[in-house]
Amino acid sequence: MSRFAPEPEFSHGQPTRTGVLVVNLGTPAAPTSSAIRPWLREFLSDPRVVELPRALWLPILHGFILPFRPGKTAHKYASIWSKDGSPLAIWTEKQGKLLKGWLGERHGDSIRIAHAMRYGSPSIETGIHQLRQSGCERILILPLYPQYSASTTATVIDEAARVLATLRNQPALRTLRGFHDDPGYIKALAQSVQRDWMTHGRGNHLLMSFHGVPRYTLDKGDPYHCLCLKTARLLATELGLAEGSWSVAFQSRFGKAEWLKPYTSTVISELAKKKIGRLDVICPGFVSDCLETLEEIALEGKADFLAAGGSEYHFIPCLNDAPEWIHALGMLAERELSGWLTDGKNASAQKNLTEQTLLRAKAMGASK
Ligand SMILES: C=CC1=C(C)c2cc3[nH]c(cc4nc(cc5[nH]c(cc1n2)c(C)c5CCC(=O)O)C(CCC(=O)O)=C4C)c(C)c3C=C
Ligand SMILES: [Fe+2]
Ligand SMILES: [Fe+2]
Repeated sequence: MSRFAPEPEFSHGQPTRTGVLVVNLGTPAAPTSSAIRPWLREFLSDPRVVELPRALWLPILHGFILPFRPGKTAHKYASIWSKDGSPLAIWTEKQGKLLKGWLGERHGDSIRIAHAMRYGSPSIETGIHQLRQSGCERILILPLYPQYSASTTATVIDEAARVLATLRNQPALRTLRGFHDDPGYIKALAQSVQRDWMTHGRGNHLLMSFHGVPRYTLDKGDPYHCLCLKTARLLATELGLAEGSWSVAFQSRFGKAEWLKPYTSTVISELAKKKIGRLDVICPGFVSDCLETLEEIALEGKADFLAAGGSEYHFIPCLNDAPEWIHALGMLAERELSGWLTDGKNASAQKNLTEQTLLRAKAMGASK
């Protein structure tokens, strides 16, 4: 939409509606190089993701990465693609629907939920317009990244702010910065591990693998590294894990520069060589299974562990649609929406008050 184009009015006279926009990273539309290329171009052109000077980075991106990488990753995407599409898209949409049910039960129709992707479709712009058109004068942006980082959370907020900059009649905006130490999120993670252990037995070591970021972002003050370590420590404590029976590592390194260490691939080989027995791996930084968990960790990680002499490898799925997680997400949203919501009881109490006032006014009018 062009800057300040004619816009639909908010619904005057209707009760004020509140919208929640659940946002995830995004994923290609199909597991093919022609669908991956435009998505990757949008993703890797974001200066929040690659902070190199544009004059240096854009020729590398267009000359070396976009012509070749989509072809190399297409078969990886194909290996995890389901009949309904990309796992990340499926889980994000489902999480949005479940959150809608959870909030709807407590706050009725006054609250609307939409989901969006930072890169690809449905866009944040579409999500914000959708919420405005259904009468939302207030919008909470809920990025599905537990650990804040400039390359994920901040760029979602930047994009929401860019969309608002095109609107004359802006909704009020709130944002969730992250939830790396939220007790509900930590409990949901612990319960998903315990449930998995009840079904598949328990491994000898738990590796917590987080998505990496370039090392220079830590040096420049990005809190992401510290937040990942805190999540890991809280999860280990919640599970009562003994020192030495768990570790943290960073996956998905991209390019030649140094990223956060230790690298997951290195730790997996080292643990295999130490003959630790069964290795369990969880990715607490991803709330939805995706390429990075299902292919890189569940498939490639297992192959690497076994190739390096390890005996047994087990991947613990992401939170996805776990009820404890949806409850935690609902509580987080409710906390951030504080003061913006009317619950069912409040709404009917308010209606009764209005009716009483009208009756009193009528009675006074009649006595005059
Ligand atoms: C410089 C490159 C990248 C940074 C920085 C980065 C940070 C980052 N990413 C996620 C979450 C996801 N990344 C995913 C895929 C993915 N990530 C990068 C690069 C960087 N990520 C690439 C190039 C890709 C695409 C796949 C590939 O070509 O290897 C995904 C999965 C998407 C899917 O379709 O399933 C997620 C999720 C986080 C959380 C993060 C920083 C904290
Ligand atoms: Fe990534
Ligand atoms: Fe990867």
